[in-house]
Amino acid sequence: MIPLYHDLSEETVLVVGGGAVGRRKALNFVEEARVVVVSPAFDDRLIEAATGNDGSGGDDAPPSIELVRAAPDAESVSEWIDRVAPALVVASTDDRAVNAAAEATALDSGLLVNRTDVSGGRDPGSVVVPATVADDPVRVAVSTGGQSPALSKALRERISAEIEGAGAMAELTGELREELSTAGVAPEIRREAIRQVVRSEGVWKGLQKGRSKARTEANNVIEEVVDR
Ligand SMILES: C[C@@]1(CC(=O)O)C2=NC(=C\c3[nH]c(c(CCC(=O)O)c3CC(=O)O)Cc3[nH]c(c(CC(=O)O)c3CCC(=O)O)/C=C3\N/C(=C\2)[C@@H](CCC(=O)O)[C@]3(C)CC(=O)O)/[C@H]1CCC(=O)O
Ligand SMILES: NC(=O)c1ccc[n+]([C@@H]2O[C@H](COP(=O)([O-])OP(=O)(O)OC[C@H]3O[C@@H](n4cnc5c(N)ncnc54)[C@H](O)[C@@H]3O)[C@@H](O)[C@H]2O)c1
Repeated sequence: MIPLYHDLSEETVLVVGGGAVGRRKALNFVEEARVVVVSPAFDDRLIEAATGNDGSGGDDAPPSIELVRAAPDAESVSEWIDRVAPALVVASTDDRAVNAAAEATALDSGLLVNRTDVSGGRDPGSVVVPATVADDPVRVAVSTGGQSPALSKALRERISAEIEGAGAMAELTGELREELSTAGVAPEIRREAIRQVVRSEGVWKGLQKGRSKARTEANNVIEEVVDR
């Protein structure tokens, strides 16, 4: 399986099944997308997360979680998919037949689907949700190819410490490459300079002390490469 990153802003995610797993998926996707959860019963923490967030806040409202109390069977789950018009369907009920029907309908309609009750080989469009750790705009995704989700989670926790400060480093070097490009520095020198900056202990340490300290350190690294 090859990881791909998907922009779900402005999109809707339909979660069928509002138990512990449906709650985890809903809270993950609501960071970016509007989420609709269809289920006869809901996990308490999902109800908490959806409260005061009814999705009717107008165009500027942040993404929201909407809970819809219903128990579609394998035949009628397609009606929900048609009605909600999602980009991604999460099949997270404890009823295998309903999950399978949600998957089949989604794939027939050209939508993405995440089956939470199976691992292993999949049809294209049937996606796995990885464990992710973020220091925005940096995001690391971990999958074990479905073999060991618990290991994905444990690795995520380890990587979390490893990428501390990476978001600020991404922003700083994003600016630097723009500046070097505008200043007309030749592409191969520019690339070498940026490669050195992201590997510089001094810049990483500088980022902990603040933006201007990091910039000074980065400028020293860049000067050395440009003057070489
Ligand atoms: C990473 C994470 C993302 C997320 O879900 O958000 C995720 N599972 C997480 C946790 C977790 N899941 C399970 C446990 C209990 C321990 C264990 O059984 O290992 C724990 C750990 C815990 O809860 O502590 C049980 C489990 N999971 C799946 C099945 C079905 C099966 O294997 O057939 C069963 C057995 C159910 C049963 O037996 O009843 C299936 C999938 N779970 C996946 C992702 C996909 C593969 C990812 C990969 O390739 O590694 C895949 C294939 C589909 C999918 O859901 O996309 C999230 C970490 C969140 C975090 O980062 O904190
Ligand atoms: N992917 C993962 O990480 C992971 C982890 C644990 C379990 N699982 C699997 O995911 C599934 C869900 O696990 P869970 O712990 O959330 O179970 P759960 O029993 O807590 O939740 C299942 C939810 O589905 C709802 N539901 C039942 N029938 C429905 C229907 N016809 N339509 C809509 N909703 C319906 C229930 O009301 C309940 O809210 C199980 O099949 C389990 O094997 C996956």
